[in-house]
Amino acid sequence: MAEIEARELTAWFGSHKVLDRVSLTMRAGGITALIGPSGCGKSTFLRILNRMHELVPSAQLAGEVLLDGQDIYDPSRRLIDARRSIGMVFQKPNPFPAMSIRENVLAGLRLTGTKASRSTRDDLVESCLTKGGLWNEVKDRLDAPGGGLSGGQQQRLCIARSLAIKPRVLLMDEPCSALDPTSTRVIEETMLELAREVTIVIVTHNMQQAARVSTQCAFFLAAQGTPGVIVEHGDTAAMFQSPQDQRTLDYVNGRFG
Ligand SMILES: Nc1ncnc2c1ncn2[C@@H]1O[C@H](COP(=O)(O)OP(=O)(O)OP(=O)(O)O)[C@@H](O)[C@H]1O
Repeated sequence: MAEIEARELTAWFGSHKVLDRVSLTMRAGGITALIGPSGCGKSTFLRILNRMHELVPSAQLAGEVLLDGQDIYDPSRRLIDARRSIGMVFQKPNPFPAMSIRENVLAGLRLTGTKASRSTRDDLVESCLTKGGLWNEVKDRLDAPGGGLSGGQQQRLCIARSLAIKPRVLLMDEPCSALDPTSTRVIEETMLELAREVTIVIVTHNMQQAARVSTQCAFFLAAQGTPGVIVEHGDTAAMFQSPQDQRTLDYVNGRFG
């Protein structure tokens, strides 16, 4: 479990500045929800936290991201180390459809070149699927293809896959937006369990979800024609019950966005 801290992050796509000097500390062992209207830079911010922003050819960045005090963008640090420590789950479940459930969970080991014995791999498959809240549903069909699972099960498989390389931080970009309410509830329960051992940062448009699962919230906003900034951040209960800024109050009560 690690603290992750964004310091003065400014991001561009070409000449379009989309974030302006955004700073936020995401506490170890907590669940931080990033909320705000569409287009204010939440996903960009999240992707900066594990060096995915730089995959876009026109993307530029200024500022620092500290993982337990160490800048993941420091030139002496390898990209693979950042990706290994900071996992990501996307909006649309993206298991390898033809690969078995077992192989999906183990896929990250291959990518990172980690060697493990058969029994270690079996233990890892069971523990990751258990943590992902999927073990009981799939334990008798681990060799069936990942693509044969329901959408909610696929998303939990993706969570299990990201856990297999033992990340210290898990980033989740609207992980439930493609799921039904029951699957959403199961994923939320899974997140609350996972927060005991991994720091979670989640982008969500669902205010009830932010209120249910997060320990702290950051409210992003981009006024017309200006880059995104954090208007307010703090403990979730305070953000929902007594925010300091009128815009936060209006947003969390569904009055805009
Ligand atoms: N690959 C890209 N190339 C160019 N511009 C981009 C790219 N990705 C995002 N943007 C722009 O950056 C700004 C912030 O987008 P971002 O997706 O981070 O916002 P968001 O708050 O996550 O939105 P949403 O809630 O709709 O997902 C937007 O103006 C968007 O058009």
